[in-house]
Amino acid sequence: MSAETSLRLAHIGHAYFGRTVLDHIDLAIGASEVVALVGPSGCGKSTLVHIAAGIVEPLRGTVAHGYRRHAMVFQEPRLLPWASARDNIAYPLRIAGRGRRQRHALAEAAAARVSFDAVDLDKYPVELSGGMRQRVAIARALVVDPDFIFFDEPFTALDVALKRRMQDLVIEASRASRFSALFVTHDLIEAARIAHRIIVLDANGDGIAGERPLPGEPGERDDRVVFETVQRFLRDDPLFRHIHDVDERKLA
Ligand SMILES: Nc1ncnc2c1ncn2[C@@H]1O[C@H](COP(=O)(O)OP(=O)(O)OP(=O)(O)O)[C@@H](O)[C@H]1O
Repeated sequence: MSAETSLRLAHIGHAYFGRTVLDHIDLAIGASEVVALVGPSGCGKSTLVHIAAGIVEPLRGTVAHGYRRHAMVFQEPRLLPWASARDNIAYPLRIAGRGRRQRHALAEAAAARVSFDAVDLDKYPVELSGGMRQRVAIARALVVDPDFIFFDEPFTALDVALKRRMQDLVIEASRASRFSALFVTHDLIEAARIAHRIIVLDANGDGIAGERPLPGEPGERDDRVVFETVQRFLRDDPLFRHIHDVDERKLA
């Protein structure tokens, strides 16, 4: 794998209880590239992220990565309820055996990067709002200095204004740290703000239906460009025709 490739999925296929949910997936993500993954509900986006991150063993195909260290951010922040925000952020460092003083210093620096107020670091998850909890989750991802981050619909549960602020945090962090990312979202505006490229999964699990590059760099596109790009996708581009089709029977 070339030094420029951060993640490569080749011929990935997967099934649950004999039912195929993904097949023929080939995808390469470059160094410092942010790829948004979209597709109708239930088409296998989370499964693909879990396979790419090594959490689920695929039935077919191979996963190769050139990154050193990855982190994950999920839709639910998945914080330890008995630990303070500081200890939640520092948790991966504790697992890695880092000393207390260093853990705390790095956790405080990571909290500052996501504008999490230092006065709230001693609070427990139950005392934090949904947005603050998700900031803690992002800080916990950043604290290990990852060069790849998997995001699985991290902002779906947040209101519109908060979502936008969180997207800005991710854009800023990715520009500063130059990590690569695979970012699952239902929201094309979010994809068009955050990513370099949008990948659309086939609605019936048969590979990648297509992909589209996005103009310029994330963080440099103004709202008009983002809005017009998404409008064009939805109005004129057959690739995006099915992404909001949901057949709940298939999800059971
Ligand atoms: N652990 C599991 N066991 C059995 N079936 C599963 C499991 N995880 C997912 N599925 C099924 O596999 C299909 C794909 O699920 P997955 O969560 O990967 O899709 P998704 O595109 O991320 O969905 P959504 O957009 O609704 O989050 C769905 O039909 C789901 O019910």
